Amino acid sequence: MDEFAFIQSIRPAYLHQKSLIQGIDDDAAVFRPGNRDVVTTVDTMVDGVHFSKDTMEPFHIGYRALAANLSDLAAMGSVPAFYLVSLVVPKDYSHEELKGIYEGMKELAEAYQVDLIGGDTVSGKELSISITVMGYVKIGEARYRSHAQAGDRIFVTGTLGDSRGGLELLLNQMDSSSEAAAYLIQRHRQPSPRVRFAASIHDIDRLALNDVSDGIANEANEIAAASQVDLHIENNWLPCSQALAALFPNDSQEWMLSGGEDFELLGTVAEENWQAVQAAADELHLPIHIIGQVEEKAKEFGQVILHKNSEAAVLKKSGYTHLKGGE
Ligand SMILES: Nc1ncnc2c1ncn2[C@@H]1O[C@H](COP(=O)(O)OP(=O)(O)O)[C@@H](O)[C@H]1O
Ligand SMILES: Cc1ncc(C[n+]2csc(CCOP(=O)(O)OP(=O)(O)O)c2C)c(N)n1
Ligand SMILES: [Mg+2]
Ligand SMILES: [Mg+2]
Ligand SMILES: [Mg+2]
Repeated sequence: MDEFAFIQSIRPAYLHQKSLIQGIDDDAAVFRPGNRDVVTTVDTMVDGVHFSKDTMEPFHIGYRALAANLSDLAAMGSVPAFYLVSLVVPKDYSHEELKGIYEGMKELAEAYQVDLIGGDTVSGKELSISITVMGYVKIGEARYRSHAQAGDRIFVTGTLGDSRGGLELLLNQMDSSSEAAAYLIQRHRQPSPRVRFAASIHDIDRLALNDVSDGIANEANEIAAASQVDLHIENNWLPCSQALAALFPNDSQEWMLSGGEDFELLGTVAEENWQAVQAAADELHLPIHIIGQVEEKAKEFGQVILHKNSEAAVLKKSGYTHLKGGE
């Protein structure tokens, strides 16, 4: 199957979004947003960096790639509408495998009613998938990292560190027959972007949100820097799943802070609005926990302070970083 036959094979049979005017088949897609702000972002996954033959089937690669992008839209308070997929495909990659990637994306696309409206296909050395997503948010209502204020409660959805636990099980080919192991692997391969939760709290005036891709040690620092406040986090309040605590008791602490790829939402909200946030999460049966409090910055820049058994220490960025060292 050549490039053109392949593109025909992945054309969606039907579309969800009424604002779409032209999707796949011309030089570019066209959509008419109406009276809304458009939010857009792109994230890439590369063989050997974000996945390997040991960690993911093609289905999971597609699913996880779209999940990571939808998670960024959720972190902006945006409801997703469209995605474009750019693929670098190695020569030995079969059509069956490519189909698997698109099936993974389709499962999530159906769940969130997002339409595939374009992309690009080239051959190359390593499998690489870049997805661009676009979503809508009411004018002026996007959720910025810079919106945290002193006095806010800090919260996080779901549990932290599970994805790192799943990765460890897969990379070391550890016994994955237990329910706990299967859970962690599922969390790694098929993370749940918190799109519905973010949408359901749209009427709260002000929230800062950031999604957890690199680990909250990174994401909390991004909020602290952007908002110029200190984030005080209580170590013992960090949410750990039973599965992670049972299988990796010695590593769970570090992985909750810097394991990354959990795609949960880290947020801050005024104290008087916390109950509404909690109620929205409860409605969706989504666990949510307060993990600390925002305070005025103690220095000339915002930082994260981790409190542990009555001791406090500055929590530096410690999650995943792609370009290390050097100038
Ligand atoms: N190569 C690049 N060119 C332009 N902008 C970039 C590039 N890489 C990252 N960015 C931008 O830098 C910001 C931080 O990116 P990133 O840390 O990847 O965010 P996230 O963790 O939410 O995916 C985003 O606004 C992103 O769009
Ligand atoms: C085979 C393999 N090795 C290591 C990892 C761990 N890992 C790779 S990228 C990453 C961080 C998240 O990816 P990034 O590209 O930084 O996402 P973004 O912050 O842009 O959303 C982590 C924890 C993995 N997922 N798979
Ligand atoms: Mg990114
Ligand atoms: Mg993000
Ligand atoms: Mg990153």
